[in-house]
Amino acid sequence: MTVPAAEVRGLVRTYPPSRRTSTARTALDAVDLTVPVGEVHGLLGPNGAGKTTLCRILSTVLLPTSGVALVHGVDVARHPDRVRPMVGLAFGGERGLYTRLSGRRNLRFWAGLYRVPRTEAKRRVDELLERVGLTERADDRVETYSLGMKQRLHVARSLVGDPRVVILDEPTNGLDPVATREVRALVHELRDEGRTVLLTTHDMAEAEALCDRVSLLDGGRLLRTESPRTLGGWLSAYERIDATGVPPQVAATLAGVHGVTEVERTNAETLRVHVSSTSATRQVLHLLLEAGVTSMATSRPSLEEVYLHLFGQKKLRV
Ligand SMILES: Nc1ncnc2c1ncn2[C@@H]1O[C@H](COP(=O)(O)OP(=O)(O)OP(=O)(O)O)[C@@H](O)[C@H]1O
Repeated sequence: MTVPAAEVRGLVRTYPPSRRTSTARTALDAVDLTVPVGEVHGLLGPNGAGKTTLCRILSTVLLPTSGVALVHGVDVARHPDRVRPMVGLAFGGERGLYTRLSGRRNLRFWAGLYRVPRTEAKRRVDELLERVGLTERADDRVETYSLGMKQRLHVARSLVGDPRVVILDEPTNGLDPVATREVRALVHELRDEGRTVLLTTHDMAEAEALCDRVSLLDGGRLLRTESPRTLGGWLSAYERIDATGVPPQVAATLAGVHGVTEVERTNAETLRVHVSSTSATRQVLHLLLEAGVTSMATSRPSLEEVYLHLFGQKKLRV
């Protein structure tokens, strides 16, 4: 069997209490995950799910508390020096960029850290600048770059060591549609080159556009790994129907409809019905019309609400 690009078994990471948090936090709770070579794998989850922690462990920035994390079969905790050259990590925003230096100087600096020989570094940095469309602005200070340019520089930085595994933490967060498209095109290129890409996102559309498979994380637990198509199918079936002036007996009938996951009053007049299938939506709308209710609207819940509902026993947040 071929060795996976990333493999995680029973991975636990606990953060001890700090000045910010009075109790210890379990950021990863017995996570198992296998990412085959060449896959674009999405880590999808709400804030605090543990996505960044997993990326940091796989890129040797952070040690696991227990369990095993392997990159191309090499243990990140035992042999970080062997793992490091195989992994390129890109965080979003300004983290990790020297904003008073130019893009070119940033990349040369990183090439030095990766011990790329000088002449090779010059060539590689020029190539990467060209590749991410920054050649013309290469000698300007990074602080003058737009968010999209900084993001592309991050991707370039992650590639300086010619890694087999590229880890991108929220690569398109805060970008406008044009910049988003550029970064996504870069991710496709990385896959076409045979690299493995692990990326984190809050955004299902992003996961669908980029990933071969997606893992849902919540509260440090890996809930499920699926193709984005399967996930998209689940998500599109979820809907909320807000209706005003619903008689109490009709509300009770709605609660009994197969596929209705919750019925709640959001205020004195409005009833919110959560459904998890398109046939349930049709039936609820039909029952409301039959009861003479004319004021109703449907909307999509947030991704977070949906996967809490899909996997967690927690209540939907509205
Ligand atoms: N340095 C730290 N010290 C203490 N707790 C931390 C630290 N870093 C993360 N945590 C906690 O660990 C949990 C997981 O955080 P992590 O940043 O991995 O999640 P995330 O899914 O990447 O979230 P986000 O989407 O907000 O970046 C959270 O409860 C967070 O508060």
